[in-house]
Amino acid sequence: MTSSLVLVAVIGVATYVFLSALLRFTQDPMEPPAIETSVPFINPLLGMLSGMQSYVVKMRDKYNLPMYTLRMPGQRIYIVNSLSLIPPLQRQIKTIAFAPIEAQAAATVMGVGPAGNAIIGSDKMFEKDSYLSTFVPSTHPALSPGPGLDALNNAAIQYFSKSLASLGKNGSTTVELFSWVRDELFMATTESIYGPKNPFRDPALKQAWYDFEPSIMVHMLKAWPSVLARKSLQAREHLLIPAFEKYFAENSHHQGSVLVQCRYKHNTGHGLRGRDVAATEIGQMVASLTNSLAASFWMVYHVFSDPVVLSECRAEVERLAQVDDNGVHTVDLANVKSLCPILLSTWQETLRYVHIGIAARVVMEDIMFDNKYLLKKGATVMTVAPVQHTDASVWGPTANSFNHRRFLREEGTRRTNPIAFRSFGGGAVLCPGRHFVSTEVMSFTALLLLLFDLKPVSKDGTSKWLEPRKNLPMTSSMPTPKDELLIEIVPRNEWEWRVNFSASSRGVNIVAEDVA
Ligand code: HEM
Repeated sequence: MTSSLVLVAVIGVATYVFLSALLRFTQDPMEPPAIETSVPFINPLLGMLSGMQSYVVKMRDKYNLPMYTLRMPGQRIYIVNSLSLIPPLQRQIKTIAFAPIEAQAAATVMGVGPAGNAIIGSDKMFEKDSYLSTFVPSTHPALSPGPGLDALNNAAIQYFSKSLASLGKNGSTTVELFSWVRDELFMATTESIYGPKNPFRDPALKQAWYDFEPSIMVHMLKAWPSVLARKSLQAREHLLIPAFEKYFAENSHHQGSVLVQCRYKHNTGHGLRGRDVAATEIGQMVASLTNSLAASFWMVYHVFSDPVVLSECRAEVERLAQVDDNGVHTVDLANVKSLCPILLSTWQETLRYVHIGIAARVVMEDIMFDNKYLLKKGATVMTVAPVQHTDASVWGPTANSFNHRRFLREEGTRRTNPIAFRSFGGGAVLCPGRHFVSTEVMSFTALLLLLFDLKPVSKDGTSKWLEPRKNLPMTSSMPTPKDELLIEIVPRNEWEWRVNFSASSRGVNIVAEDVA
């Protein structure tokens, strides 16, 4: 027994000495300092596995470094804490790059085949006319302020308007809040993008999406998806991609939004064909749905669960409504963009407070970053939104609490550094869908505020809002709720409503780049 213990101790010490030496010889003193090295490689790994977002916030508070290295087996991750390092990071688009991650996602998550991957992941991906460099600009006619964006938002709002009107006709309805909000947003978003031939009108296909989505990370890491993500893989290969193939083969996109038409033109213009065009839609669905569905749930939760937020937001949207002589109420939801500052601030605060997004980039060659840090080829650089979103030096002592008025421009208050709001990324990788989703979610919330009261249904009959715990997936910027929330949706009155969305060609000023 004693000799076994001695053997274990010797192995332990030898391993420790080996790992320490390995770290010492492979970590250049010019790199951002390596932290958590008391058991090299293992401590950071365990920390990351315990919950990456909370771990990096803890590391920020413990070491207070602008940037540091986490060394893990086979992995070097540089974490950026300091806001001042974000602009230079965003400028290094070729040396600290996003494109290789997108190319990998096309092959692994979307299931694009070899011919398509040769185009998307080509050696020329950084050239200015490559598939990846031109993808986001190709969607500007649909997602930047203008008629294409107005039409997209109008279609989503008309979906909500019909769906909520028919819900109101049934009197009170009890729903599980996340499932219900998720379905409303899912259908409104896919209807607005794909038009009258939206393949997701088939409930089996919608279910296929929900079967596919939870295993995105398994696909991305190529972690044996045929075994570990079997259901997800089958949903993608046998239902989702074939449905999109049929949609494009039947030219259904001609009746869809400018967005789906831009995407089709971009794909085919770069030489993608048939199944590969269909597979890229999987990536677009991930981008446009995963964060939006969860974000809209948290928005509804934060607006309705706090009586002060509820009454202030409701008062604002009620001011948008007009009543004619016949008692018909009309609301133009285009006005949520400019006439509802508290609702907008609540949306921004929801995104700040709840966001768990990780922006990852690949170091393409050894470089000196910001004239200070050596970054090694092959390493990953990460900014993790909760680090910047809970930075007390930016947001003040209330950084960790929800303040729906935080983003209001009030006289006498200091303007926060807009770079600190990471919810839609920034620089070259700025979310092009931010105007669409912001108008969509604010309009949905505004309609709910006008039409319904939301009352929690608890088993003990107390009708108290309880904040659900959060699942923190690594592939989404917004957590999903871990706990179910039963809610009674109660119509506020029997008024007849007309819901309009007038063309304004305006966006929502939400990130630094919009207000600059
Ligand atoms: C609340 C909802 C959303 C959130 C929180 C969100 C957040 C983000 C973030 C943080 C990024 C940057 C990722 C990075 O830096 O690695 C991003 C990129 C992107 N988002 Fe969104 N997004 C949302 C909705 C949408 C919608 C509705 C669309 C499309 C209609 C969309 C399309 C995209 C695309 C295509 C990119 C990649 C941009 C590029 O390659 O340069 N997103 N989004």
